[in-house]
Amino acid sequence: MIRRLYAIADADARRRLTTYLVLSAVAIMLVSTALVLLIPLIRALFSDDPAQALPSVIAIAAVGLAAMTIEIVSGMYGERTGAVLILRMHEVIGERIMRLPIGWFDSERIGTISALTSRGVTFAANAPNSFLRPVWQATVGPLVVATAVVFIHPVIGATMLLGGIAVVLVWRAVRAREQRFRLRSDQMNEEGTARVLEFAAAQPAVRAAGPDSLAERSVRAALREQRAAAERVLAQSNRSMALYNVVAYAVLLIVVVLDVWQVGTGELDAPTFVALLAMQILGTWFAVHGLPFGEGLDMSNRTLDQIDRLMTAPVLPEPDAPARPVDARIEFDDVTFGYSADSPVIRGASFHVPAGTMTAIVGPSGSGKTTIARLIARFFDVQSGAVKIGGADVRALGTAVTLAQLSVVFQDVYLFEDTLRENIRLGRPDASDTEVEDAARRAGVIEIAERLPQGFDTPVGESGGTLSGGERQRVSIARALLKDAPIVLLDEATAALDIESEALIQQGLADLSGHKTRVVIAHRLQTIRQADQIVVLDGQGRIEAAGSHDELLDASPSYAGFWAERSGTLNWRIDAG
Ligand SMILES: Nc1ncnc2c1ncn2[C@@H]1O[C@H](COP(=O)(O)OP(=O)(O)OP(=O)(O)O)[C@@H](O)[C@H]1O
Repeated sequence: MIRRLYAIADADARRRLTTYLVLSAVAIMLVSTALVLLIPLIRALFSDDPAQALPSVIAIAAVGLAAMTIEIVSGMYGERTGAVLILRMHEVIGERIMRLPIGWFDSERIGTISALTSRGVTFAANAPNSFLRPVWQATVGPLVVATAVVFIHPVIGATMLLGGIAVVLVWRAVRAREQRFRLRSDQMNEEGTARVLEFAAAQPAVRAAGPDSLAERSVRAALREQRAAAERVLAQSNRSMALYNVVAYAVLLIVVVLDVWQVGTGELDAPTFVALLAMQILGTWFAVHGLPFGEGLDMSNRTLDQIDRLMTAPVLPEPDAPARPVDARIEFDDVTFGYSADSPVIRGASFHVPAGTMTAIVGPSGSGKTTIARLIARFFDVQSGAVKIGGADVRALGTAVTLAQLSVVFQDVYLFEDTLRENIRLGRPDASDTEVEDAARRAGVIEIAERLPQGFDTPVGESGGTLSGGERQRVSIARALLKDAPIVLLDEATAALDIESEALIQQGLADLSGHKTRVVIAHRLQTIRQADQIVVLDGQGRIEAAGSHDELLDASPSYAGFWAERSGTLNWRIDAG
């Protein structure tokens, strides 16, 4: 574990960790030495001249005082080292999260990161002070004592050493068994956390679904599993403790019987017997009370495993010298992609979006429209073929250059815990207040600001939840207008918007259009009709047809059917209204 902490730590944390470990080792050696000094002390006390015990008393007091002082200092140092390590781990995790492909983050993994950063990191960073130290004390103390006894009475000393080894072996075996139960329990915890996060985020839908909805049932099932796994761990832990204590005290009993026998045969004098007994009882006490802290070490190791998995999760390769796009055209060149390698969602797709034109992507639900937008934004890399922007493969452009070409207006707009102004400024962090407000005006956000108590300076954070769905999308359009990137990726809202939002969003989008290249996951007939090109997905991952509205009406029976169905529904709605 220490090696793994060193690997994560920076130079400062490494130095602190080394100092802490050295101080702890010295304190433990001193405590063990004080134990060994009991032998001359007790022998002197039982001698004809008990005053001879004075040097031993002074030595024990001096060693004990030194041990206590170093323990206090190392304890304080350990806490500070833990705090430095927590910061460092958060830094390392944060840096990695920034590099992971956006597609990596699903609710399970977010649950893991949440558990890792809230509890796991604190646990692992404090492990040297909280767990490693008692375990060292429990192993080093009895070992030093047994080694000292070898010089006084080799048979008893060797028995103590062998007994100690037996205790450690049993301890390792029960830990390994417990570990399996704990791993399962951790999985259940992560699953439970993910379900609860999902449940909290989906509250509007959950409430609309009424009591005992699928979401509620799935959270309840996950929490039930979590509790059952925790109970299994607890039961196993109790069994392990019992077994381990029985073995430790059995070893003590064997050693004491041996002591008594040796006294009987005259091999051991009474003072040495008393001294050995005291040391053996104290040594057993250290082992019985210290070794169970090994469970904390296991838990910390599991956190470090999770950090390892995060650190080794594949990141998208980034080019050393990113290519530059020559314009804002987009090409899909025989692209195949699936979220898992064996089930492609897009199969051999090829199409071309000339710079400055609009392409609408249409197709049945689940046909891969959003996936196409994600591939353009390089949330994932394709399995074969190439996605190109401005003539260059997005893998050669790298994520940063690719994203710099894009303004993305998707349906789930995230608002950060900050003011309306700063939430718009996210589009271009160096934009002036005037530029932010100009973009806000063009996207119809001024009307929102006027309604809010502190205007643009009103906090509209995620938990504030002060904005409606349509208003959030307007903020997203304002961000895109401010960014002014040459390509716009837009997922048109399917949810019904109020008339004001709808009109303002249309106006904002029209403003966004200008001479930009636009790829729209289109749901509105008006948008589809206006597109220079419509790419029709067939529901099997293939592009069924591509062309203008009029061309497709003639050439693609499924597009003609789709259009007839949609416009029929629209007419029906209008007639019904
Ligand atoms: N993150 C993901 N992990 C695994 N599978 C996914 C993921 N996102 C989408 N899929 C699957 O990929 C397929 C295409 O999904 P996609 O969201 O691209 O379709 P869509 O056409 O945009 O659907 P809709 O119109 O319903 O939004 C679906 O089968 C979906 O279940």
